[in-house]
Amino acid sequence: MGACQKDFESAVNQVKLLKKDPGNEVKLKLYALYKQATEGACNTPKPGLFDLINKAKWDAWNALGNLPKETARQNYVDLVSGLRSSSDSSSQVKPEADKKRAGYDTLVITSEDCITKIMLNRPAKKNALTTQMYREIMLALEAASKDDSTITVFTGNGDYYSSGNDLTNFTDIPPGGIEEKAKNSAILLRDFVDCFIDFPKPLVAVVNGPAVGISVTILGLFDLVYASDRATFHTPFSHLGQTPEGCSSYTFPKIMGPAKAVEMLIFGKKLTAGEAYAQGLVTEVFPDSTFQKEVWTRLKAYSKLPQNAMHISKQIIRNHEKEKLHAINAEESRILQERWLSDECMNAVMDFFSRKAKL
Ligand SMILES: CCCCC/C=C/C(=O)SCCNC(=O)CCNC(=O)[C@H](O)C(C)(C)COP(=O)(O)OP(=O)(O)OC[C@H]1O[C@@H](n2cnc3c(N)ncnc32)[C@H](O)[C@@H]1OP(=O)(O)O
Repeated sequence: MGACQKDFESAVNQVKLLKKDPGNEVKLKLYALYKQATEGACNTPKPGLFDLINKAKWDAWNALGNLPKETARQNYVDLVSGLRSSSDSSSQVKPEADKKRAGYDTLVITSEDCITKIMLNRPAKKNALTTQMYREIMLALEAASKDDSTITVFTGNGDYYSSGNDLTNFTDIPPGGIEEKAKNSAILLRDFVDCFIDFPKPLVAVVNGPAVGISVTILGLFDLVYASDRATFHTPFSHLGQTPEGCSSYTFPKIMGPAKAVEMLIFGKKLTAGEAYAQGLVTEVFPDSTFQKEVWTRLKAYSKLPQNAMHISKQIIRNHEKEKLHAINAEESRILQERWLSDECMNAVMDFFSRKAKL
């Protein structure tokens, strides 16, 4: 069976995460297959003799002749899968003694007491989510879904849980321009949120401090949300010229009722932990001074419950609306792709950077 568009898009994202540089020859192959899969046979004029890099790329693409798009897509997926397994097997020699998982630059992942903890680890930037971080989180969730833990926990290192999307993501524009950037970001967003929708085990957020943007919206897809009384919950989408994501356009009205969801998602009302608890977004609030101790004692007890029963219960609860959530995620991502190209959004991002520049 040929690779579907989703396999292809996921392979495109995986390439950026390869731990080892695959070398120029393989990179040219990847480039050529990508172009063939997305645009078909080479259709651009041959670059000049001295434009060495672009000529090598053109030659690689042109050499694929009339290879059908679907075959190119499949070959791309196969090539990436081969690259991934060789880079995985080269990292298997690492000693297992340390429970901290290697291979993540932006996360700290540990497993203890049948709990896998995924900690966002950019405290100096308030755990703002970079493109690399979204990708590492997806990989971490995939690994956690298959490891022998019973529950998976998300938390933040430092004084913030997360300040949401790293606004510098908007400044890294690819050769295809802002349209390509918006398209890639929408694919990344959809894939990222899909991982939360499909995650098979109980997923717990330990919200250690303020949470902004997407780190708030995806809470609607978690099974438990424990918050320190220092935490706040803020979704300033209109201020940023943006619209809700993480399925919050559906989960928030369902959790807190339409009136309260509108206050957050359209008017950007920031909630205290107590307010978020009163509105059903948070399961329980703890005093900051005893937060870690109380939460981890509770989670350790939960993690000893029979694993299969917990996982099957989660599936029953989630399966009722999985399809709906995927459709909502796709729609929210599509709408955001347009918003990111709007003057409102671009001006808001520029405002953030000019405010920083004035400090
Ligand atoms: C591809 C998928 C896209 C999904 C769509 C997602 C949408 C969202 O998540 S929308 C929400 C986006 N987030 C924000 O708008 C927050 C922006 N940040 C702030 O407003 C503030 O930084 C703060 C309120 C979070 C914290 O303020 P403060 O306590 O005054 O701390 P600093 O501003 O000095 O922050 C320290 C350091 O961290 C940098 N930083 C913090 N958050 C972000 C961010 N979201 N993006 C980029 N950079 C961030 C901040 O600039 C400071 O950096 P330095 O000046 O270099 O120290």
